[in-house]
Amino acid sequence: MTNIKTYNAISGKGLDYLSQHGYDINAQDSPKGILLRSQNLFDEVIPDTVRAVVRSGAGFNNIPVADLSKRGIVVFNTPGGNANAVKELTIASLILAARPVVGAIKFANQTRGGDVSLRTESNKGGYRGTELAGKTLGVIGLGNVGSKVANTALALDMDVIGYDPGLNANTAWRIDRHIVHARNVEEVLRRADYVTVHIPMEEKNDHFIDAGKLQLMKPEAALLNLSRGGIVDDHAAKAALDSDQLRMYITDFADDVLFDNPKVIITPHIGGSTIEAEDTSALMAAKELDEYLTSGNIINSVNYPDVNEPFTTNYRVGIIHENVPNMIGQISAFFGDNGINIEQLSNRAVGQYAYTLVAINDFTSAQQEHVKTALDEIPHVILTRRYQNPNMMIGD
Ligand SMILES: NC(=O)c1ccc[n+]([C@@H]2O[C@H](COP(=O)([O-])OP(=O)(O)OC[C@H]3O[C@@H](n4cnc5c(N)ncnc54)[C@H](O)[C@@H]3O)[C@@H](O)[C@H]2O)c1
Ligand SMILES: O=C(O)CC[C@@H](O)C(=O)O
Repeated sequence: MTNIKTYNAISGKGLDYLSQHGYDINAQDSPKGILLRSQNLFDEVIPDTVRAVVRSGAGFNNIPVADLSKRGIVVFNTPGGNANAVKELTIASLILAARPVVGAIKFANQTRGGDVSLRTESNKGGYRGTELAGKTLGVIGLGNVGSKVANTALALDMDVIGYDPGLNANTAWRIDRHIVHARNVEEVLRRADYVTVHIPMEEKNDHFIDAGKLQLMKPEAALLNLSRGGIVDDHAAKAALDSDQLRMYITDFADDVLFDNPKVIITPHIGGSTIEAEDTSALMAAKELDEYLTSGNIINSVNYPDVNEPFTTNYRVGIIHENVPNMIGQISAFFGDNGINIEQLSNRAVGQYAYTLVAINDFTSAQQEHVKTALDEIPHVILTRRYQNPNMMIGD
C-alpha cells in the first residue's frame, strides 16, 4: 500500500478512486502523496517521503510551490474542475449586484401580521433594481472560469469586454467572438458597469485592484471578486464605497474591513462548493496523483512541465532536473555508459525546471539500483524515480 495524506473534506469520488488503486488514505505516516483543498501547507512540515502534492481545485497559493520544486516534489492542480460552479455563483452575484434581492428577502420576512401581501406590495418600491441586459461586463482573466462567465453574460444580453494578456490557446478557442478584447485592464475598468476578476493569487496580482484602478471605474459600477482575498485591496474598496466612487462590492472572501457594510455582500469561499465540482476536482486530483506515482506521467503540474506518454515499455526512469544546458546529453550518456538501451526519451522544460522520462525494456536489478543513486549525483539532477510496468512502482 502507498500512503496518501489528505487534508480538508475531499469528495468520496477521489478518495474511493485512490482506495481502489492500492493507496491507504487513512495512514498519515511516510506519505508518498498529499491531497488537499485550501489547507495552508506553508504551516505544515512536508515529510521527505512525499513525491507529489495535489490541490483539488484551481488556486494553489496555499502551497509552498517554490520550496517543493527545489525538493523534486511535483505540485498539481485540477484546472477547470470547478469552473462551472464558480461561473454560476458569479452570475448569481451579478444578479445580486443588480437587484436588491438580499434586502428584499429580509424585508419580506419582517412584514408579519395584518395583511402581509398589502404591506409588502405597498413598500416594495424600495427594492427596485436594474437589468443586466444592455450593460457592460468587464472580465479580467479569461481562463477556465472567466471564459465561461464571459460567454454566459452574452447569453444574458450583456456586452462583454475581456482582458487576459496570458490567454492560452485552449481557452482562446472557447471564447465567443462577440467578446471584445481589451488592450489593457484600464480600458475594461473605464467601460464596464460590472467588473469581475478571475485571476490567480500570485505575487504580481497581489492588490491587483488597488485604489488607482478603483478610481478608473464608473461610480455606479459593481466589483466582483470570486478569485482570492488579496487580489482586491479591500481597504481601498471600502474607501471607494464610502466615498461613492464604487456602488457595490461582492466577494467570496471574508475580511474584517468589509463586515456590516450595506454595499458589500460576502460569501464564505463557496465558489467551488457544489457536489459536482467537488466530485470532478477530487477525481481529477486522484487520477493525476496515481498517474504520476505509478507511471511517472505528469499531467496538470503547476511547477514542472507536463509529460504524458503511454507506458509501453517494461520500465521507465523519471528525472526531475534543472533546465540547464547538456542535461539530456549527460542523461543519455549515463544510460549508454551503463549498457542500458533507451527505447524512448521525452524531455520538456518550463522555466527553471525540466523533466526527462526515459523508457527502457531491459533493466537488470543491479542497473536499477545503480541508476537510482548515480543519476542523482549528476549536477542539476533534483530527483530520480523508477517505474515498472504494469503500474508497479519499484523505487522510492
Ligand atoms: N471562489 C472559489 O471557490 C474559486 C474556485 C475556483 C477558482 N478560484 C480562483 O479563481 C482563479 C481563476 O480560476 P481559473 O480556473 O479560471 O484559473 P485559470 O488558470 O484557468 O485562469 C486564470 C487566467 O487569469 C489570467 N491572468 C493572470 N493574471 C492576470 C492579470 N493580472 N490580468 C489578466 N489576466 C490574468 C491567466 O492568463 C489565465 O488565463 C483561481 O486561481 C482561483 O484562485 C476560486
Ligand atoms: O476547495 C475549495 O472549496 C475552494 C476551491 C477554490 O478556491 C479553487 O481555487 O479551486
